[in-house]
Amino acid sequence: TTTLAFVYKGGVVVCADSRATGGQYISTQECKKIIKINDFLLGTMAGGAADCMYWQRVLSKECRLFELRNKERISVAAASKILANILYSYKGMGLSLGVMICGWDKVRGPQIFYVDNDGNRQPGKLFSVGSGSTIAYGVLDTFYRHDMNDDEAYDLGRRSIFQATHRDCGSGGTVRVYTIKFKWMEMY
Ligand SMILES: CC1=C(C(=O)N[C@H](C)C(=O)N[C@@H](Cc2c[nH]c3ccccc23)C(=O)N[C@@H](Cc2ccccc2)C(=O)[C@H](C)CO)Cc2ccccc21
Repeated sequence: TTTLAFVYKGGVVVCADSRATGGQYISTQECKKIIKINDFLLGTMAGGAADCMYWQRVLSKECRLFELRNKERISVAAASKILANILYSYKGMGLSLGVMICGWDKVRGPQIFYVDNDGNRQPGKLFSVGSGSTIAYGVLDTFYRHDMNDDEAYDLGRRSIFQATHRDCGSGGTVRVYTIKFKWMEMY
């Protein structure tokens, strides 16, 4: 898997490949590794597919409960903290997830948090997670600029995943590109 997300002046770009593997077997080339947690939050998935899909669905439910109880949208920081706390409570029990919670809130605007099965939770402007992340970083670190325009940002994300699908046997299929602009997101 290769997933990436970065903040730039126009918002957040989130990209991923679509390959799932079982050992050396390619089990599918069409899976979705970027999911909508709600209309303002995206989650990326790397690691155990079932772990990623199950716990991000639990997170989506918790975010909705937060909205109903507090009558306001959950912040990116709080949503990522819920997931980090859940994963920490299972530390050492064999979960395998490396995810990014990406979104936009009124507190700090566009944000990305990296969360993993060790209970790590790290805010950042740019991350790549998965077996192809070293290749994606090679492209991202070379060409990333905060003041890119939208098309440059989408092309950078797309090209970073593409190069990873070319060289990493754990990555392949199609390149999916999402963007979060202001308070809403669209599949670009
Ligand atoms: C056939 C299939 C899936 C499948 O093959 N699942 C296997 C068991 C799986 O979990 N594969 C992992 C790799 C893996 C196998 N066993 C593990 C035990 C522990 C940790 C990881 C693994 C994977 O592809 N993960 C993707 C991430 C992913 C894939 C699909 C959905 C969500 C996340 C990824 O990270 C790279 C391709 C591998 O480095 C997942 C899926 C989702 C939707 C539709 C079909 C499928």
